[in-house]
Amino acid sequence: MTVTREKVLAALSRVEDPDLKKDLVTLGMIQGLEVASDAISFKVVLTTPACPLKEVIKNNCLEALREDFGDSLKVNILMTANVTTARADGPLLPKVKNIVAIASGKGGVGKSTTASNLAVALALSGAKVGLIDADISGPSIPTMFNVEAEQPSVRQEDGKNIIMPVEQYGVKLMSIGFLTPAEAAVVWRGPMASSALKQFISDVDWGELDYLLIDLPPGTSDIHLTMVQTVPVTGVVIVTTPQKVALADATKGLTMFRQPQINVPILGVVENMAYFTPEELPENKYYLFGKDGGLKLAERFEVPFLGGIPIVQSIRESGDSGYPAVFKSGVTEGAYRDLAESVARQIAIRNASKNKTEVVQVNP
Ligand SMILES: Nc1ncnc2c1ncn2[C@@H]1O[C@H](COP(=O)(O)OP(=O)(O)OP(=O)(O)O)[C@@H](O)[C@H]1O
Repeated sequence: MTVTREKVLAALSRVEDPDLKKDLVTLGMIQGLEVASDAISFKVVLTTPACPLKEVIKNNCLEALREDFGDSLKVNILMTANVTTARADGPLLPKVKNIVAIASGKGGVGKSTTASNLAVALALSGAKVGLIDADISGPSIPTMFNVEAEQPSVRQEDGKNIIMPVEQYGVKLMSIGFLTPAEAAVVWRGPMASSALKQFISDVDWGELDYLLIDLPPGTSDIHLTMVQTVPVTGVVIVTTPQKVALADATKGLTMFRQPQINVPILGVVENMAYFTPEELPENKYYLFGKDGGLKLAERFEVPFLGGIPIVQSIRESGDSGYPAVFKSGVTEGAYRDLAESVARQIAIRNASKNKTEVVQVNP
């Protein structure tokens, strides 16, 4: 068969994005197509660099082309990505494509540890990532990124102070911990904490980002409401342990975001401390806090289960030493990279299938 542009596109329109359930041509993912008599080249522009289906999609393209043109056609495919967004226009953070909240009901379940490793794993995949530490009264992000001594620089723009985020491991960071002495017991009234979060959103030069993660305080607080009333939130990642008390609190957190007047999509549930595994014997699993609690929570509320992270000593050590566990090879690296893929995938599905993300209007 002679190779023409139309015939190539016809072959590629039989290849579906398995998540978005539409073909690559309709989705506009095939770009830069060059056609010669015995060779073609094109780009497949995925919805996230952390796409877990990259190889599957590439192989399906090659297979469709082979079916129509045989083995002699030389095919050069460049797999690339342009992270999608579904946010409505607004004055704040216009160049940030997705704002993603990381929430838990109970404290100490590993929300900040999960947020840090997720941020780094997304950055390692090639995405532009920022992380706001909105846990104003207990900021732990500076420690987890080994930047406790850093102070963000400030520049003047139109008479206004603009704060430059601290950057570490490819992630832009902002935390109240950069602005107050580490040992100071700062007691924040609700409105003060909320105005600190607003400042992190409006006065920090975040630049262009694919994902801006917001590490929320535990529970349901004023900060949660401030966030959804200030910026359009793509969705929420709920972190819980499999333990009954943690699940009960996670349920409260989840249902808060589900309330009709808030209605922010839940991207899914992460089960942290899902099981203990000795690092030298990773096939042995001990379910210290119960089994599959996070999975069952996800099933009950019909939201995606984003994955389980084991409890291992090196995750705690990595948090304390400020060198995220995702950098360590083995079980932890795999778990966090898989988590980043799941989260990025759910964001892409959300952006393709739901309404635009808007700032929430909550009536007093
Ligand atoms: N998967 C894990 N394996 C081992 N230790 C973990 C794991 N996840 C978290 N930890 C440890 O548990 C403690 C609590 O974690 P973290 O600070 O992330 O919780 P949190 O939910 O953000 O807490 P809070 O918001 O209440 O301050 C930390 O010492 C952290 O190193």
